[in-house]
Amino acid sequence: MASFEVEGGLSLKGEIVPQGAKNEALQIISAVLLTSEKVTIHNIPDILDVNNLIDLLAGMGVKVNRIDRQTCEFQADDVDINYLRREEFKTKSGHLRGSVMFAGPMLARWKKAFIPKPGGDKIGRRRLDTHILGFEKLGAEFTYFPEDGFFYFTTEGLKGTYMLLDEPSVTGTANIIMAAVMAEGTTTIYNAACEPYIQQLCLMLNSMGAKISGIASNMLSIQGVEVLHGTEHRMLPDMIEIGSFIGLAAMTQSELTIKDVRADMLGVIPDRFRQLGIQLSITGDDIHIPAQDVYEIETYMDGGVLTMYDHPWPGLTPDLLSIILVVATQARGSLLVHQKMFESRLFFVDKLIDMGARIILCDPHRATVIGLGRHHRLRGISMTSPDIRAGVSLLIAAMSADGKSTIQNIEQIDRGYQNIDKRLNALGASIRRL
Ligand SMILES: CC(=O)N[C@H]1[C@@H](OP(=O)(O)OP(=O)(O)OC[C@H]2O[C@@H](n3ccc(=O)[nH]c3=O)[C@H](O)[C@@H]2O)O[C@H](CO)[C@@H](O)[C@@H]1O
Ligand SMILES: C=C(OP(=O)(O)O)C(=O)O
Repeated sequence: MASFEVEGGLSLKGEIVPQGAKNEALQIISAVLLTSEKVTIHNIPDILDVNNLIDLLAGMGVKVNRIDRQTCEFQADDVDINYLRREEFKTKSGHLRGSVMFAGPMLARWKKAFIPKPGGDKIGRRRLDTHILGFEKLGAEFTYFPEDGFFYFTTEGLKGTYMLLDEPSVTGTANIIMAAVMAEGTTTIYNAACEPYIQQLCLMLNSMGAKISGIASNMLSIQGVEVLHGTEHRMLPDMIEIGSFIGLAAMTQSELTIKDVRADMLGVIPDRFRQLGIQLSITGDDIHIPAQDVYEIETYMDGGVLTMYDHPWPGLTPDLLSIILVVATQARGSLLVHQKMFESRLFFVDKLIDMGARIILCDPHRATVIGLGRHHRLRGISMTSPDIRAGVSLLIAAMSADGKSTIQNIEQIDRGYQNIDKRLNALGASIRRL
């Protein structure tokens, strides 16, 4: 298990370019299975989850030509789908969430699919019902093998239909879209997720010949086509990384410019950080955060304590709540963080409390932060990263703290943040990989 040793109390200065979006990459790379022609993808993040997904495709016989670390050509013209029944696939796919999204393309192209027990963050119950109910509506049948949590789907041919999703699941919506693009007739998906990841997937599929309308809304209409073709696609910058850098700048009193953020695709993210009192200015596609000694959390208009809660897009993504929580610990004022979607994502606050933060964990979903207003600095400690976003939040806390901290289990951070230690050290941080 690798660790980071972090020297706290240093301010950073300079420019940073966000990586390509992890959660978009997992969808887009799964979609290469939908055509036998070549698909070229740009701005791929060089992170564990994505590299593992690419390895799984290579294991199935997809031709993978890595032009450089960010650009890759894929061609799924000779695929061994039985690879997905093998132990090797089951073990490897257990390391990431994205592998569930092979199922939609497989059903569309080969009329059978497998979903192994997926990996990803252990942040609470992560059900797959939306995926499975959607496939059933399209005409697939499944067998579940409880001994290893494996689903096996078959179909005589998917048929377009109307469906109202039981919840706007991000990976579920992506999976159903990919299944429906080559189904017979028209599929309408209501209560669809519409995160930028999904919008990008739909745009890429349309450029391959799919007929999807309603993109960016929660009602998608998909007219099935017989075949999809090759294409080129560029990933958006990772909005969660962008949010993490905004929080990092505020906590460490750093002056940072985050370059090429695609500001039009960030939704409420900049405003949520502004509500924490963080000054940021957006010029074109760059976000500038000045070094700030003090930032003060807003209250509601009637003076009530501000609440930040997650919500499907265009609400605030749950993936930024841990970062928002950590940033609030050094603000002036109070914040209630309400993590509605996941029930195990706030437990990492015990480490922040050990560092000297004032936080009340009200229940598994809610934590109240009483900002220290920089009157007391956090102190460095030794801790373990429980999940990807808590991991980065602890890294930010450690960078702002007095003294040295050690963060174990940084594989969790490497799942989603590309060379984070090197990139932050280039701006003045002191993070050593042990
Ligand atoms: C690889 C990938 O893309 N992972 C993202 C994806 O995971 P993923 O697609 O697995 O998450 P889902 O969108 O399915 O939902 C996550 C959890 O939230 C619950 N839920 C969902 C919708 C809702 O309106 N109410 C609700 O309570 C679900 O029951 C589920 O337990 O979306 C999550 C929610 O944005 C993000 O945290 C993950 O980073
Ligand atoms: C929860 C996350 O990832 P995953 O769904 O891959 O576990 C995340 O990106 O914050």
